[in-house]
Amino acid sequence: MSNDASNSQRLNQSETGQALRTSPSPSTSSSTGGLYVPPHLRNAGGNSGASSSPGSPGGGNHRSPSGAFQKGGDRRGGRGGGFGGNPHGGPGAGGPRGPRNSHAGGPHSDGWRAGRHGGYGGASASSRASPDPTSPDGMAAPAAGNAYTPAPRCPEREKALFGDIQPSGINFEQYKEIPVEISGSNPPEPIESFKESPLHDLLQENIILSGYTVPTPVQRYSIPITLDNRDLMACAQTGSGKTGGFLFPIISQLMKSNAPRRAGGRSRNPSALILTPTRELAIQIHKEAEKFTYRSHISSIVIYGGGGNMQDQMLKLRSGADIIVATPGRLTDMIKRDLISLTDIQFLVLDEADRMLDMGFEDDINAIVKSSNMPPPGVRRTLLFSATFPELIQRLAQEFLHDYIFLTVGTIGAASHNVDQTIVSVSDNDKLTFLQDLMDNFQKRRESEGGLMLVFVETKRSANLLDTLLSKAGFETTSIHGDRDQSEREIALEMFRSHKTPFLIATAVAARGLDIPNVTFVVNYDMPKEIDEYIHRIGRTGRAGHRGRAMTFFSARDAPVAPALVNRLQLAGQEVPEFLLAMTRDAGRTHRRGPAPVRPSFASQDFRENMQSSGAAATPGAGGARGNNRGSDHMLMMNNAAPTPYSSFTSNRGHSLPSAWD
Ligand SMILES: Nc1ncnc2c1ncn2[C@@H]1O[C@H](COP(=O)(O)OP(=O)(O)OP(=O)(O)O)[C@@H](O)[C@H]1O
Repeated sequence: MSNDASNSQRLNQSETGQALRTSPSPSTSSSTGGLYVPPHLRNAGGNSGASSSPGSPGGGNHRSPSGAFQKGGDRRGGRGGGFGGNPHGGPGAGGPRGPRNSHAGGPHSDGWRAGRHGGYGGASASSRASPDPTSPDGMAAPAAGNAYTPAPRCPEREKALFGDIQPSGINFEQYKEIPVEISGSNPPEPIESFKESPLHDLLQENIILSGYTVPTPVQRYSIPITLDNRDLMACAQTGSGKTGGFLFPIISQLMKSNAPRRAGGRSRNPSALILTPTRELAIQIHKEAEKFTYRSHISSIVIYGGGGNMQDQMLKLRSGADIIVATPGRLTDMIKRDLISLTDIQFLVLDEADRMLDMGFEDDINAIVKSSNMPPPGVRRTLLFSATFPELIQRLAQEFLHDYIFLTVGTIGAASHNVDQTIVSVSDNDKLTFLQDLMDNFQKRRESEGGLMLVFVETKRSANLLDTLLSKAGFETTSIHGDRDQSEREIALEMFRSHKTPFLIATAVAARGLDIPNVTFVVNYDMPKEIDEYIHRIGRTGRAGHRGRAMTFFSARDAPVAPALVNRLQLAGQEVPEFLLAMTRDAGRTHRRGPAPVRPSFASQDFRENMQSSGAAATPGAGGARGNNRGSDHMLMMNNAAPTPYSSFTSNRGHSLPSAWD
């Protein structure tokens, strides 16, 4: 059985599921199967309710799909290589690590690191300097462990960093019902609360200032895993706190270990490198890092391409930083110019990891991670995070990881349960008028309810065109896409974020990671060609326990992605419109006569399990050779329950696992 099939079976047949699935809103349960009626046909033939609200388009004739499935290809090509020439030598198969569960200070027991910094958390008080006047916060001097003298509080800076705190949504509590699965050897216990966790005291203070009271599920697990010096591949739904999931343990470790950098004597070598696919996401993560490092000696800088910020970034790099958040292209450039050395990297994070390992970034990522002087897997910690992890990408990731834990919160690649999804059949000719109707309605409701609307299109040209047409029609819109220069992109985002222009037209640059409070409605003016892109786009709403709505205009051209979309709607317990089911059936019939449709590259689990059950090595020459698969355990646990060995669930797998989506 394919992964897709087993997944939907797992969800459909679940008897013990939690009540997390939100029933479709009245607006999503159109008895007309989600068909769109253009304005000029409305009110004809008694079809009075058509499109009276954004969520309730109705009426119209069924349009039959056209177009055959496209054939996909294996994008791997000549990968491989390894770490030859790396000054740090090979990773060693299962080399020594610090003791398990030694969270407080988490001694990094490989000799490579110990020789440089005297080990984590072990620096003597005498090696620490007093507050550094060059720090924006005034620098604090860490002593061993948590004994730390933070810089004094600064009301202005606090306001700038924490002034915009958004309360979490009413569904935040439900995150803890989401089932968590872990595979990999000896996973540590999850933390129950921030307070009782081994996170550094100052970080905990900053977490409180950020308004976080309890860790989200991905944070509960990722924090101890990272503090335990393990590599991690973590998959959790959009908007569920993955950023904190990697930032917290890294910052905590650096607070405990890194000596403050002194004026004039700063190292150019960062300790943590966080790579992201877009500049806006890099900026956002950097701002989060600034928040959580407040009053500490830990500094972060952001490096990204475009615009005239090169000089500024070079200057900052020369002053040194502990954490670098970067987009791959500009970072590669900086490395080539010898402005940065990765020799001391302790933590490498690929946020939106599946995108980072995808074709577009392949060369840059390889250049950074493999060809530079970065410590190899097993020496550095590598953390991969995303809401989607296709199996092919899991395989590619092997060469970056060492003996890693695979963590799944919910179902890999599933949409956030906080998003109500509606799919409407709209022909290309009718899209604009339909969108204007939606925006009209949204505008009216905004006066009482507030909210922002994000509209995704496929091309930069469409984004420009739509932005122009809609603003001519009187809507306050702005746009973000790759043809706008960086300052325009940042201004557009700020205008949207501050509600000055409540409508943002965007291409894929805004699809991943962006956390903009109060985005209540996402519209896919064009259905993306890849289903994972769909999951990320609609994930710009329904974040941190808030509810959100997403509507997708689906035309005959989108037929190839219909089966995958049906699968994801079913996974999330959403209504599947009849026209979409018909398209999927048609696709099946076409398939029997013609070429095979592209299977969505869906992984429902840690791919190492598939390999184990088929008796194959995880990855020839890479993870397998490094002994990545040492006695893999598999745990399935409700987020608030004690770990249970996976084997006791084996007979149920794919049938009655409790699921948040049921
Ligand atoms: N423990 C917490 N308590 C309350 N709010 C939180 C907590 N952790 C994160 N948040 C908030 O949740 C929102 C989403 O977090 P984040 O951006 O890290 O999600 P994500 O999982 O990385 O999403 P995406 O998949 O889109 O990248 C943010 O506004 C963040 O401030």
